[in-house]
Amino acid sequence: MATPIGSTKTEEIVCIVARTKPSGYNVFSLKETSTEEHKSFQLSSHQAADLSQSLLDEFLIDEIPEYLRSSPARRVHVVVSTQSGTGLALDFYNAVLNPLLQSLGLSSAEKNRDLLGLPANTTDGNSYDLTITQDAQSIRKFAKELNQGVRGQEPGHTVILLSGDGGVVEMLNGKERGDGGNESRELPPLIAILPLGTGNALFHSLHKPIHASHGSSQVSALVLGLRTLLRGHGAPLPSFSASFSPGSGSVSYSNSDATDPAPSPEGVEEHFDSISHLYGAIVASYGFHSQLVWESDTPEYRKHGDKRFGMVAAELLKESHAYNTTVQLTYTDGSTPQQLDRDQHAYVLATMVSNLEKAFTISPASKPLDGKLRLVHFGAVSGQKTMDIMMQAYAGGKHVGMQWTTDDGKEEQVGYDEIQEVKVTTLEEDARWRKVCIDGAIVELPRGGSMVVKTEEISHLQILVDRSLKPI
Ligand SMILES: Nc1ncnc2c1ncn2[C@@H]1O[C@H](COP(=O)(O)OP(=O)(O)OP(=O)(O)O)[C@@H](O)[C@H]1O
Repeated sequence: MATPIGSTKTEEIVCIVARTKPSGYNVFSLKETSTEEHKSFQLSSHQAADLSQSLLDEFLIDEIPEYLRSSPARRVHVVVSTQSGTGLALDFYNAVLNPLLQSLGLSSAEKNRDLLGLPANTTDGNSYDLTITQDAQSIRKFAKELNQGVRGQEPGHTVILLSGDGGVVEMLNGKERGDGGNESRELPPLIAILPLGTGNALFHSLHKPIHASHGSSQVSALVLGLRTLLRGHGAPLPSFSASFSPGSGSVSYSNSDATDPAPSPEGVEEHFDSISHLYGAIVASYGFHSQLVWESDTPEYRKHGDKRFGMVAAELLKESHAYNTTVQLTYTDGSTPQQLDRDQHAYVLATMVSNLEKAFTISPASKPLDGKLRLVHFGAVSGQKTMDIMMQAYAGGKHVGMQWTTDDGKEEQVGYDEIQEVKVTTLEEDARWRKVCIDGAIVELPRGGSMVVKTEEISHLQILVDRSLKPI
């Protein structure tokens, strides 16, 4: 819908700022243009003498919110994850976020330092620290540094994260368990997500009710992210812990030639680092989902953005591997753990969010911030059946409760349970089929090894959400 401000559409408006001389308003909007090859961003500012009360109610920012102002009690950071999604985070920072913040009087401390001779860790209320990732460790290192303040005297931190879900999980795991870290903080770091990853599950799930309230008008995820950044409020981010049996290791890849942007498979090195636990806020899975995340996360597939999942899924569905595993659930009433009545599984996925992608509703009952862990599971089925179930998840979460009769006459269904804890024990011989996924990170379990996932009582991060969302 066009507004009284030139050709600016309401769905493109990011914010409105009042002006005094001459009196009126500046309306900031974002236009995104995509071609097969390229996506570009254009931030515009239009002046308007007068605007309707409804536009002002929705978009006016009277003052820079407290969480974006640096002070002795708070430091503001921007983290640009250059490899997230299809690698657009730095373009977005340069074309949109940096000029927008600058128009609001906020600029990077690096720039202030250059211009004004200020130290990088200035507490000037108008500046933020800028981190541009250089490698796969950059965000973890950044998160660790945030946690190194003097106990009881740390300032609060606001982190504007230009990344996908991986950036959030790296922030969540930026401290060692029991090292004091966030647990000693009255308020853990506040994260504002600008969704520049592939799935952006956490962002889409937190913004689902906001999308729904816009009806048919198409507000892009990045416009929504900027609106939340400027007019949101902080809430505790519910999370879970995943503990792995001894012998488990996180699996990651690096490019042996850092200057080669598209290395051949021979140019990619696999790393296996022992791991005992991870925190997550989105998903812990074993079976088809973890396999898909793992096998699609190569530099070659990454070039295809979210299409990479479909490409790898087609291959995996042809194999339709049946995972030899036992799954034990503890329900929220605390009753004794129960083992699922099958020893071969296709899909075991515990989640705290509704959507793994904007259009993929894995857990329709999950509400933003509800803190509930839900398990979606089904036994070994054909590739075609797995495909049918996944398509129903793309149809708004209709896979839940799907039932069918197997060739040997057994009644089967997609299980969906609210749980307190789940223990998955793999009985697979081949390491290929022993990969679990925690919010996109891959962990290989040893033969006979297990993963235990349970909800966390304390919150490790705060998350910026739309004003209309309240912690449940
Ligand atoms: N310069 C870099 N070199 C290597 N790795 C990087 C670099 N910059 C960021 N990374 C890593 O790339 C990963 C990107 O993951 P992220 O989740 O943000 O994107 P995604 O996987 O495309 O999206 P999603 O998880 O939402 O599907 C992160 O683990 C991050 O630490």
